[in-house]
Amino acid sequence: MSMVQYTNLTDPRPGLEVVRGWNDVEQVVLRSPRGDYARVSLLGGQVVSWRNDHGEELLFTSSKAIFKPPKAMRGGISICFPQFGNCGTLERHGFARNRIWALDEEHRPLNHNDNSSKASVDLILKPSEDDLKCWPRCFEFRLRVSLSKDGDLSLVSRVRNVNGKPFSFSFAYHTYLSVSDISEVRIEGLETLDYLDNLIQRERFTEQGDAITFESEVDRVYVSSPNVIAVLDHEKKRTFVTRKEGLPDVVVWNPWEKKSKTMVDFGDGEYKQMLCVDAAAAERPITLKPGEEWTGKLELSQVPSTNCSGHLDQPGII
Ligand SMILES: O=P(O)(O)OC[C@H]1O[C@H](O)[C@H](O)[C@@H](O)[C@@H]1O
Repeated sequence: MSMVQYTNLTDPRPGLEVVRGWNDVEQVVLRSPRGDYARVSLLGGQVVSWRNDHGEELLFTSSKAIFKPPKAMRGGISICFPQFGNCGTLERHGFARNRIWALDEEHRPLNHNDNSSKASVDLILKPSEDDLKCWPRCFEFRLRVSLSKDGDLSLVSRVRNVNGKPFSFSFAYHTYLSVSDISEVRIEGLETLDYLDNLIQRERFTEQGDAITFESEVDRVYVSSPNVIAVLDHEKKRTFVTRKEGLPDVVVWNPWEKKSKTMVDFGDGEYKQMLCVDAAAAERPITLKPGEEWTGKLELSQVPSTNCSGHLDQPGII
């Protein structure tokens, strides 16, 4: 088992591979026995790479990404906490993605079925004095990132109110999937759901009965969505399956050409190669009383598509 528990980066234990990433910040490497790979930066607890056993990168990172806070790196999976988007007083998507996280010394099993054949790393974020000035809540945020022997990537977040008063927060796993061409992609599992359209002052609409396809900018919050959705990439013949727990919403975003041209950290035409599908608690904040803990989980897997329709009905997907 390549479970990782570190107290000190200068004293690395067998099984944990640490590399120096951008700005000299450590990144932890996870590998599966068959060759899948993931890398997690201590900056933001951000998953910055996830590759399958063929060496194909599954997460998008912009060629113009900026690797220096306060700008969050555009790509991978960033942790949006304690605020998702701009609906609050904090910086966009909260401060957690711009903080240096620590390796968690108090690693503890999540449950009795905890799969020890996973490679995993446990990170922790506690508020700094400056954080407490702008968001005066005492929390501990524990993040476990794991790679299963089959290459599935999972992120488990546990936020605890360690004392003081009740507090509320919103949250998202802001997930940049790498796709062949956004026009060739569709999402199954969000049909007939209500969504708030961020492009039209968060007006509420109801999705049609068809899988979602893309032909212009999309920025929507699908509220109270099912826990399993599939992203089908026709050209790459690949399907991503997203499973979530404790996170009611799914945010779907692609800036399309016009908006992406206004983004300094986005390469020309790269909007075609990305699709953000975020498991989120975006609409209704999560409230924790003193001593309470919340858990929010994301599991991502990818499978070759043999037949690009009705994936959610296939055995093994749900
Ligand atoms: O630029 P970022 O902070 O990574 O956010 C990028 C996007 O994230 C979410 O998906 C939001 O719904 C979008 O409105 C936002 O533009």
